[in-house]
Amino acid sequence: ADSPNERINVASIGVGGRGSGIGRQAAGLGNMVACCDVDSQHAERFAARIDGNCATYTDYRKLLDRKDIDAVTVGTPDHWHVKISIDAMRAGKDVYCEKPLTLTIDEGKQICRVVKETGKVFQVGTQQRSENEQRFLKAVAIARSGRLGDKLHALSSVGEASSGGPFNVTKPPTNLDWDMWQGQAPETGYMAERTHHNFRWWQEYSGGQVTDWGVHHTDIALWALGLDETGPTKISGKGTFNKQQDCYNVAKSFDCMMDFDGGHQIQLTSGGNELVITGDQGKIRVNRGGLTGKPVDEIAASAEETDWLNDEVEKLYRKMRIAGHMQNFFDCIKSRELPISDVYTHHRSVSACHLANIAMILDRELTWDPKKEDFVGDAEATSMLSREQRKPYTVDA
Ligand SMILES: NC(=O)C1=CN([C@@H]2O[C@H](COP(=O)(O)OP(=O)(O)OC[C@H]3O[C@@H](n4cnc5c(N)ncnc54)[C@H](OP(=O)(O)O)[C@@H]3O)[C@@H](O)[C@H]2O)C=CC1
Ligand SMILES: O=C1CO[C@H](CO)[C@@H](O)[C@@H]1O
Repeated sequence: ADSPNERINVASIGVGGRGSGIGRQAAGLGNMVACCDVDSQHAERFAARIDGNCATYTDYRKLLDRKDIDAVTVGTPDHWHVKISIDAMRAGKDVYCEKPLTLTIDEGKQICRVVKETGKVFQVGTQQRSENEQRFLKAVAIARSGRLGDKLHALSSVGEASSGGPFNVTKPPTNLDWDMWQGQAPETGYMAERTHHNFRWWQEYSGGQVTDWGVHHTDIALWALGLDETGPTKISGKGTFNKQQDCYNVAKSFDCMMDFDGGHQIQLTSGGNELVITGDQGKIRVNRGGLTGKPVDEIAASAEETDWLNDEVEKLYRKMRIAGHMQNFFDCIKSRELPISDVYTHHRSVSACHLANIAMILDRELTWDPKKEDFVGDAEATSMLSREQRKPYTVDA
């Protein structure tokens, strides 16, 4: 391990649930010198658990002004990911940002441009690419080998979203900067149920389970099917939405189908939590708890095939050391390589989830041109590639 003097200086922005988890991982690999949260109590709680001097901020722009910070983690709600990440890269920092990276498809195009423009190292927090005993990497390798068949169907299944409301507007707590919390989102009265983990049940800040958990399995599905640099051509789906005022309003249950050139399909549905990949030659099932299926058993029974699978995993990980998702970020900061969950493939993964939401909201089949990254002949759908953003929190790139 590097000595404190050789370690880079890191800072964490958004230190609630997951943000404090990735912040602590980063603190184990670098010198954690600052943190920021619009809820000052969250920032103080995080800083108190760090050895040494971790300064606290409630405005991330002040933290980014510091020249001694080399890299940041971003664990805010989704509607802040792109703005903070772009500002951080332009301030010269490498970035590890949580998934789902974007709120809209246009934000994805913007952040890809800025990663290219600045040459910064950018890791997205889709840790299934690195962790869980490489089960997902093995599933990807098996699917990509052709062993399951040529035309594959991936069922990306995640839990339903929470329902609740109507909720009441109250006074924001004094430890919270509510204006900053809302950022680009439409201004509204404070409701405790919009904050502290629950942002993910509101379309204003998130795509619900479709993007929150959906992007984890859909990311692996696209990789497994060799579609991680493209997108579907047809998208259709049904979702149940609560349209009442002041209620959680993301799709509670959903079932969407995405068709790709070449005959592959990805189905994104609410139900259990697993990715099932099926072809005419076989079927495998993977989630964080296991990788199962006849092809998996056959490989495990053969030393030669087991070696083959381990080699394929190494190649998929581009021969980088596999030692955790945050470690991969730190390794890439040194080597300047593309991290394993790079911005370009993640943009495609989260775009697929956004497309599923748009098809459900419009309640019709959509035709998508994955090269142009636009709908074909559908101005209403095209208008949903971006959102109006509240000033001064607009994303400019
Ligand atoms: N990869 C993974 O396994 C996981 C990833 N995630 C991702 O992490 C992100 C955070 O989720 P989660 O931890 O559940 O949410 P939390 O609400 O627990 O944490 C978000 C924190 O960010 C704060 N915040 C909001 N806006 C800003 C801002 N502009 N600047 C600084 N801080 C801000 C929030 O304040 P307040 O508390 O007042 O809302 C809160 O403290 C999400 O994008 C989620 O998808 C989450 C879980 C696991
Ligand atoms: O992996 C995950 C675990 O669950 C969280 C929801 O509570 C998700 O946000 C997250 O991506």
